[in-house]
Amino acid sequence: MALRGSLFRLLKTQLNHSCQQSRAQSVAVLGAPFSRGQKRRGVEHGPKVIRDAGLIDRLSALDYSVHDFGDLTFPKIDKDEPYMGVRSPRNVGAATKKLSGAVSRAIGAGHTLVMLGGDHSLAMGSVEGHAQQCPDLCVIWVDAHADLNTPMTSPSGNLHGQPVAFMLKELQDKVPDLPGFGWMKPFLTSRDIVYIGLLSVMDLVEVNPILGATPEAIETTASLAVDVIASSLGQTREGAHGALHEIPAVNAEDTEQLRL
Ligand SMILES: NC(=[NH2+])NCCC[C@H](N)C(=O)O
Repeated sequence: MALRGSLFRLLKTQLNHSCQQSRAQSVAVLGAPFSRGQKRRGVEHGPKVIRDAGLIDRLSALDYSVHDFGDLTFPKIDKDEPYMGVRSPRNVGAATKKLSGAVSRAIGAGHTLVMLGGDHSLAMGSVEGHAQQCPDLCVIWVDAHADLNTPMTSPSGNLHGQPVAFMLKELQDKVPDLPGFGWMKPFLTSRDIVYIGLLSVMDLVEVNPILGATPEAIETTASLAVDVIASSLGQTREGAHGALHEIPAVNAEDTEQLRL
């Protein structure tokens, strides 16, 4: 028993050591053209449009050795009735199982992996496959949704709103056995995940005009606050990568007009 415990600890330490080694030189790209975790078709075209937009060249230009593993194929399972209100459980279960294996192999081979979806139900496969190789994995979930619904709480029955619930050990008792999901056991604790982007409230505090040395300094700070709020709510702008000679010449006092 003690020997088994030590062996397990040694294996875990070695796996984590290989997870922490620098993978930065080798990036694997894997497409997952799958959309049955929700109702709207279209996200299955994501991998193609992202590659067509130049992803591989851009990564290669950053001096990575890029290995494009192409797209996984997900044969449609025709007989896939909803189960407890959950749509397409067998298709999602089979797709995420396949993705998990592919991710685990790529990570095991030493690559950093970029998975192109596809809908967010795929995270069950990608995170699980990663965790197979890196048992102490932590997850940063950047999303407007927590995707933490269980089949019982889901308002939509869509599995793209539920992947985190299937990952968390704490929710094991709340997630029923779905057809197609026999392969997956929870592997993450809630301490191992942080969310960025759920943010229905934003505090912008301690802008103090009394501290501004000049009216311009006050204006600059206030307008920065407006920029931060607007950017958080979706404002984008092109920045200064257009032709610099198109920018009118300005004198020093006008520099502020050039805040790009
Ligand atoms: N990854 C996403 N787009 N998630 C949306 C989830 C929406 C909603 N909370 C649901 O459970 O259906």
